Amino acid sequence: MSRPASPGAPSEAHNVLAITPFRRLWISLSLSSLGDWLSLLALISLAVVFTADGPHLARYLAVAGVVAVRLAPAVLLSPLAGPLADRLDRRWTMVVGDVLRALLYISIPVVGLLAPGSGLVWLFVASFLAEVVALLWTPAKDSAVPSLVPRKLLGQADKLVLFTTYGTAPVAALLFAALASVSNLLGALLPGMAKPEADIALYLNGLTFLVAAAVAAGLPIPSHRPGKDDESPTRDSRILASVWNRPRGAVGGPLLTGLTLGMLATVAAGGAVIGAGRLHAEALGAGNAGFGMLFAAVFGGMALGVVSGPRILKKLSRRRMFGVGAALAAFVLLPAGAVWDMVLTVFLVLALGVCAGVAWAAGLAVVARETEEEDRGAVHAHLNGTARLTLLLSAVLAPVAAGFVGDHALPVGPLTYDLRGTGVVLSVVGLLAAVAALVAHRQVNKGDPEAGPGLIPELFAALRGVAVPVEGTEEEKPTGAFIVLEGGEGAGKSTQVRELTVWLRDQGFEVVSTRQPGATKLGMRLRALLLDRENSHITPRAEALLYAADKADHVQQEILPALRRGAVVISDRYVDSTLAYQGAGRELDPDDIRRISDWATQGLVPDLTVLLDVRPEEGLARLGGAVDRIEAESAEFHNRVRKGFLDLARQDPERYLVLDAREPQEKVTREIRRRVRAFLPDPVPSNAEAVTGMIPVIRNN
Ligand SMILES: Nc1ncnc2c1ncn2[C@@H]1O[C@H](COP(=O)(O)OP(=O)(O)OP(=O)(O)O)[C@@H](O)[C@H]1O
Ligand SMILES: Cc1cn([C@H]2C[C@H](O)[C@@H](COP(=O)(O)O)O2)c(=O)[nH]c1=O
Repeated sequence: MSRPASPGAPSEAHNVLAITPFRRLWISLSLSSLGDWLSLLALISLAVVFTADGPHLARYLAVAGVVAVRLAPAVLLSPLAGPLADRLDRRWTMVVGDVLRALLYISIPVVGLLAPGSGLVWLFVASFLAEVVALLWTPAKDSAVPSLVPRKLLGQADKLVLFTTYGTAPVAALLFAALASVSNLLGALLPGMAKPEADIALYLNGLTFLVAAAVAAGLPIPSHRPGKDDESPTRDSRILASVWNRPRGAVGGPLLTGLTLGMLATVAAGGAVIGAGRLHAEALGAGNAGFGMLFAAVFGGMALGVVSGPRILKKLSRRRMFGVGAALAAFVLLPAGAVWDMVLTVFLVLALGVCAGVAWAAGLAVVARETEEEDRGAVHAHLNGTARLTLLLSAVLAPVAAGFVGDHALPVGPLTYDLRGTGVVLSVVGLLAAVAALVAHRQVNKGDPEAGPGLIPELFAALRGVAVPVEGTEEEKPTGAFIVLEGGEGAGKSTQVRELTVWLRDQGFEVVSTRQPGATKLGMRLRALLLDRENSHITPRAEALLYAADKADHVQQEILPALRRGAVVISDRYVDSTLAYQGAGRELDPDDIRRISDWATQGLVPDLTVLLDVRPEEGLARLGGAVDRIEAESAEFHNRVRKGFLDLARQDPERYLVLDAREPQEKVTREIRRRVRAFLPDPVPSNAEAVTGMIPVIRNN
């Protein structure tokens, strides 16, 4: 049932993008990220062109040099740049930085055109200078975000910036591949360009920086440096320090070692493709278009994995998901380096990206779930720093190693196998990364609280979308059906629970109708405590835990025994109420709420959740009598709760039936019956009375 929100998910993004200055900054950052990725592809491609007539090794070293010049300054020099950047005016640092970078990138193709002999040297010098400027620009950007966004939306804003920083990579790669595929046409239209797609990409990059400069000039960014607490966690400084400083705290030990090793393995695999990709694509006869496709496959695959992995494998333990994702990402690089077909290589690299994305999403979920809030920043910084350093080393060393290995024709019986340096390096990196990932898998799975009977059955169960039972034996498996009615105050839940109970009993089923909170002895006391208006002192976290305590008691004592008997359990409210009221309403972290609710309910998820949707003021108006502590909350609170329910339903349309609760009561009842009938034995047996308590159907686990 629990599902972490994907970074920068649209529903989250919506709030923060409503802030006009942030929206403008975000658009300009997106444009310059797109341009930046385009220029990385273009520079690698130009380095190959400028060394085309030189010795074999020179091409490999030139590619490694471009990657080093682009990635190394941020990793190695950021501690020096940070203090200097802090003394400069933020807004003007951004504006001047953008203009300077625009001029530097545009100058690369211009020098290549006017003085071809100096093209390669200037490419290195200009790229290095642009990266140094970026070192001063980045802290200014990092501190611009907190000054444009209220504190409580800062997390969303940072996620969105991060999402765009990497999300633009596949778009840039596809654009580059498209430009490369019409290279001949561009060459005819624009004679004199060294490589038209690369030159155009660099001009485009220059243009995006000029637009970004114009936007930054109009932003209300204060010149002062924000306080330490206001700093965005995306801040880049102290990358190296964060790698060596292993965070202490709850996530230490084998788990942190496993997470670090697994991330290292996935990044090394992806980095090798980025570094060796251009020359490998050329060896496969695909040139720049092929390189663009490989680049798009790595990053597009990652985005796909991050978004879809946790959804498809939602029942799998996040630690298992991390280990399996990292291991598969590394393993597929082995054949990717060995096959001599561009299309197959792109598919294998796409698989690498997807598995790496799944591993990253799972790894971040593990960190979110298993670290204390105060340790989380240090853990993220450590993993992020390790990833950046590994990416740099892998992407730089891969082409150098490929150059030294060289290309060879190996006789295999009557045939010859073309052994290319890039292919050998990709396969070897795949092998080493796979070993690291297997060690990581063992480490992260030590003491996994969500571990089930074993990886293979858990994986199959997760692919079928069912949970593997953690507690209980085969005989104890619930065989009944679990239906929940959810919605805001006065939506008509109790009315519909009554209607459905009577109808199902008429069909001969054993029905247990119940509610949360307050179905057990303890629950009744908790309900009284929670709803008493005198108890205005209850803090949000305590409130969430009290609701969770009610659930733990209720599930253990009433719901599970009834489901094991084969009864239909109909509950007025369940976990989604906690997600909507305490998560959305009280604005507590939804991942925390899911975690405690999952634990309290032993992971029991309803077969069907009917959401009765009504505007809070209409629902509340239906209720007579005095209002309780929760009903008395503000209109904003109830609106957040309603939106929380609707978001949950949108994320899991198969489990949810959303009905307009303003419709006449009889119509709502009919709609619910129609949906419930769909998962009862059809036709309802004529001897239904006799089969009371045995619904063979309904549970799929
Ligand atoms: N579809 C409907 N249209 C109009 N009134 C309705 C509808 N369904 C129920 N009602 C009326 O609204 C009132 C509240 O209904 P009900 O107690 O079922 O809501 P609830 O969602 O269980 O409320 P609570 O938030 O207190 O749990 C009752 O008077 C009921 O008769
Ligand atoms: C289960 C659950 C409930 N609530 C809130 C929602 C309501 O305001 C009350 C329950 O009363 P009602 O009879 O359903 O009106 O408690 C909550 O905040 N969190 C929960 O998990």
